Amino acid sequence: MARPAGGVTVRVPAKVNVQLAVGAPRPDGFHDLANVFLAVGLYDEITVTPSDTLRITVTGPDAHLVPRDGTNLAARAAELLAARYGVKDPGVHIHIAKDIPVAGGMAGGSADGAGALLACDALWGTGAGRTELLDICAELGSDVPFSLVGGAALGRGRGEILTPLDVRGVFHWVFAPADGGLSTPAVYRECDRLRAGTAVPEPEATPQLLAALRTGDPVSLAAAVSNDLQPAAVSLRPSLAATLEAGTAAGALAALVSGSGPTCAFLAEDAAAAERVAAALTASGTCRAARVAQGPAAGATLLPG
Ligand SMILES: C[C@](O)(CO)[C@H](O)COP(=O)(O)OP(=O)(O)OC[C@H]1O[C@@H](n2ccc(N)nc2=O)[C@H](O)[C@@H]1O
Ligand SMILES: Nc1ncnc2c1ncn2[C@@H]1O[C@H](COP(=O)(O)OP(=O)(O)OP(=O)(O)O)[C@@H](O)[C@H]1O
Repeated sequence: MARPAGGVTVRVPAKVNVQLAVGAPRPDGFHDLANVFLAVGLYDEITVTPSDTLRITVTGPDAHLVPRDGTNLAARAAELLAARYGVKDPGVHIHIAKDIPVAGGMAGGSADGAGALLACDALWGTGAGRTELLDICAELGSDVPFSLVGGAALGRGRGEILTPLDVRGVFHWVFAPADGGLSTPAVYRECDRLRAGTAVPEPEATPQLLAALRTGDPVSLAAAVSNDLQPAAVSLRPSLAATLEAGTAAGALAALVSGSGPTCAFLAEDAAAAERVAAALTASGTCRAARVAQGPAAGATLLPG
């Protein structure tokens, strides 16, 4: 389906967590993190056009999995912005062209929240500054501020307090979505269950990982990636072990679960190696698909016209 005419369109990237260090559960139910985000070139496009009421349409392979009611993060973003700036006619048609796997650990819903926020700000001329937009993003969810800024960043707190990171060059990734998603709260709960009775250290980003991003060396980055949620995701979805193994056997430098999963992420030496790993993963039958993408990618971006 073509983009609805006469609207404002924003393109927003997916993310992979190259390090996800998870602290002990906090009294509010969240976990303190050292969350090293890298935006990657798989995108949702959000188009907003004026409408009498709030209306959501979705296209793309996973469209049937996306809620069309007020629980959609894009709808919540529009409502929060309208309430905060007293927008008189906040009716809006939000169209989501979805390419990011749903409930896949790649922040697809967060991308749509950040995209709708930026698009509605432009449509309504609310003139919200960067700080106000980031504040609304943090209210929408822990991953949403990063979807707005993109690039690479260290997320502290529950992931919403961002420090941009330097990255040299591009890293070549392969992403293997699974059939069916995983619930983020369920994966955090499983992580707590698996670690019950053990001392959980304060989460810290490792200097080796930050140095690998700065130098742009995929071999160094591969040696440093880690995800504390991976054992929990594999515990809830044991078939992920075979996907990770298939990517490693195909020559990936690193294989890890993306965030809360179940999408698996594979770091490759270069573009040609990424294509080979993707082909081998597809042939292995251990995942629904395999797609190459590069990171870092720009954050939420208004598209011309
Ligand atoms: C797994 C990650 O994707 C890694 O980037 C994020 O930590 C999840 O971020 P998100 O989907 O934006 O999560 P939110 O919508 O803020 O929270 C959903 C649920 O995930 C759990 N949650 C999330 C973030 C965090 N730092 N600790 C948590 O325990 C909580 O149970 C929370 O109720
Ligand atoms: N715009 C949206 N797109 C997809 N899912 C949405 C959206 N808004 C709300 N949701 C709900 O959020 C759930 C999680 O979807 P999402 O694609 O954001 O997961 P995720 O990529 O695993 O997130 P994260 O990596 O931030 O933990 C979905 O199952 C759906 O019910």
